[in-house]
Amino acid sequence: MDDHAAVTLGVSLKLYLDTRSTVAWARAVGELARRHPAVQDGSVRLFALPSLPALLQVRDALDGSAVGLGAQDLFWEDRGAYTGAVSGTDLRQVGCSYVEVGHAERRAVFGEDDEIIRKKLAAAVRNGLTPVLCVGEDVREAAPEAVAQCLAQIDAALGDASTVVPELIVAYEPVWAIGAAQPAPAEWIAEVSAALRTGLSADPRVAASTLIYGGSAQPGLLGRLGGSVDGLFLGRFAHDPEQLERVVDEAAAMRSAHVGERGGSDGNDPVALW
Ligand SMILES: O=C[C@H](O)COP(=O)(O)O
Repeated sequence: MDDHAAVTLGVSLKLYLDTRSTVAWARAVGELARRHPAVQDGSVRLFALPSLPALLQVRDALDGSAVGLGAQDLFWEDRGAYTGAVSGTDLRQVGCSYVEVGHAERRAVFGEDDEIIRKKLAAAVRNGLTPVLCVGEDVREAAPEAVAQCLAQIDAALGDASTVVPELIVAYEPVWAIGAAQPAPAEWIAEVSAALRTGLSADPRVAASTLIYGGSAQPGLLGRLGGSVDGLFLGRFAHDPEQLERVVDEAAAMRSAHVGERGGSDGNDPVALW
């Protein structure tokens, strides 16, 4: 099955869980993925981004589960005198397929700007990692302004990309909805996502894109989004594997409903699901 036709669910654990809890979480997620038909047949694509010290243990816990592995950050150079840095080359070597770039917390806490994000995105692509590029407006204002800010962030991150990005996952994360009690309203997500989708599909620097929503995403949200996004980027509300399983179930139901609407297609559609 073409990945682009799947519902995509990513989870970043940020720095919330210690290593022991992270590994226990990964074992539970691996178990749920191994027994979940939608994960096993590829109609739901699930990936996890643990903190770096737990990466290898999480990889082993997820072995054979079809859950993808990734990191929450990388450095823009691959080798050299860069104390404390983590390279995309090494992430790839230890089994990562994904890497997050440009999260609002990296911008706010670590001072990352558009230029740093551009270099990190290039490093991800250079090393065969699928970038999960986070974009989002700082404050809630009118939707056209939010769209403009997000598209500017995408444009800056892609820069003068000399090679086409094979697959870009864009996580639309309004900063005001991160770490909140509730996600952004469904109508808001749909309005902004539609404009982002238009911009991405017209961008020759991107061969294929997947648009997911993040910011207090939780069980119940996917059903309210009516297919306006290709999936979710989850944080706190995926810490409980049972809650995550509810979201996987909802993603599977959406996928089935969509295939049904299309008259029983096998889902091998090269374009985005929605
Ligand atoms: O990386 C994930 C997002 O920032 C969302 O986190 P959150 O669901 O805990 O708000």
